[in-house]
Amino acid sequence: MRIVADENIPLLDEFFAAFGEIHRLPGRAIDRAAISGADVLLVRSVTQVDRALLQGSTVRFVGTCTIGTDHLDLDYFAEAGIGWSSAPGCNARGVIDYVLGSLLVLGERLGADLRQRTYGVVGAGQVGERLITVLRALGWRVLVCDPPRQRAESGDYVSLEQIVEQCDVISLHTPLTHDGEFATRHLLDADLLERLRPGSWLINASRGAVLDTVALRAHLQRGADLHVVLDVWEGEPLVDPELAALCHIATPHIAGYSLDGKLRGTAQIYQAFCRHQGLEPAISLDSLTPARWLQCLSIAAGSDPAWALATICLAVYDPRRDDADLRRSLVVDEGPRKAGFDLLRKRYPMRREIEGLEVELRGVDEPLRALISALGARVISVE
Ligand SMILES: NC(=O)C1=CN([C@@H]2O[C@H](COP(=O)(O)OP(=O)(O)OC[C@H]3O[C@@H](n4cnc5c(N)ncnc54)[C@H](O)[C@@H]3O)[C@@H](O)[C@H]2O)C=CC1
Ligand SMILES: O=C(O)C(=O)[C@H](O)COP(=O)(O)O
Repeated sequence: MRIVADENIPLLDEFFAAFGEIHRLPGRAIDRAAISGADVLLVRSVTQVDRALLQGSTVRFVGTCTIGTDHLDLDYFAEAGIGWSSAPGCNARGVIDYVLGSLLVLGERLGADLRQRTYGVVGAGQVGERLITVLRALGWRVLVCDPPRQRAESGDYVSLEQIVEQCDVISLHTPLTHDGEFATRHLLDADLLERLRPGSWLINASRGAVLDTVALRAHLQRGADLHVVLDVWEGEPLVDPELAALCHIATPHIAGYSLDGKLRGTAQIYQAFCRHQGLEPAISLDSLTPARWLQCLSIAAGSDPAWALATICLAVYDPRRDDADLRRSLVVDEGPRKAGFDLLRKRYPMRREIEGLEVELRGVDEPLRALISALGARVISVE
């Protein structure tokens, strides 16, 4: 069997070598010639996998080690009888850690009390739902907008207009879709941006085009009282340096880039491929995951809750390094700027997740214990 794979997929040999020969390529270099004779194509989000790439090819299975599927032409896969899988939820925790880190940095820079704000989560799927759970467990007020879910189930949902009018912090977690009743391209457009509450915070770690970023740049250039965190960009790998300069935090599409998330992505595609082949999976991720660098933090009785929250979250993930790396990469011409974006992602440093951290609590009171548990860390109580 011939397997063509994005070179940035970890553990390829461990999971796939037994099935055949693996040919690794940069994701953006996967073209018709590269997949000639291939049975299996394993990609990340940067490879457009559509009719133009696949028609007439021998590829029978496409796996994307990502949550998002906007780079896949699923209608064509159905028409051509090509099996496929994404990796739902694989890196959702990384995105939660990214949002928490960003909130803490903004809170510190702007002198805001995070407990006093109203949070609006747009898109309550794998990422959004987990984020809502964490924010509510912290005792913070959260409004949720998810019209597809609202239609399918009864629940406490609000409209996007209500989110815009009532929330101080808005975080976008929808897929990028271009058609249909709930299409998300430019979901937040010029009109809605104008209606944001003064002093709002806006976080986009979904896909760049869920926001109308030309409108956003113009809005910020007019001096809007809006604080923006962008991880994703319209037209990646090209980042608009003027827009980045107007953002509080600007990062190169790495919100979900925990090592754990990437490894889970490969493992999920391995499992899906085994199902496709009618095989029982023989390899488990647990045996392959490397040890942690940060194993355990200890929080003492009497600690200030806000300090404990920031210490735990930012010890695991602090977005300021990614922000600084992206800004340094933007001071060059378009060609090297695009290459720089891809390089930052390819050489992304080791990052783990809050859920993998043990937090030892030494005689702390119940409110502080509850706050730390809300983050999803494993809490160990020591009297
Ligand atoms: N920046 C990064 O590193 C990462 C970005 N992502 C992006 O985040 C997106 C969301 O991820 P998941 O939560 O795992 O996806 P999901 O498919 O589990 O959930 C998406 C939710 O959005 C809702 N939705 C769809 N259209 C909507 C609309 N018009 N308004 C409001 N809600 C709407 C859906 O009903 C669903 O509940 C992915 O599609 C991907 O593009 C995902 C992982 C990492
Ligand atoms: O899973 C998703 O969806 C994401 O956005 C991933 O973080 C994308 O990572 P790459 O596939 O572009 O490495």
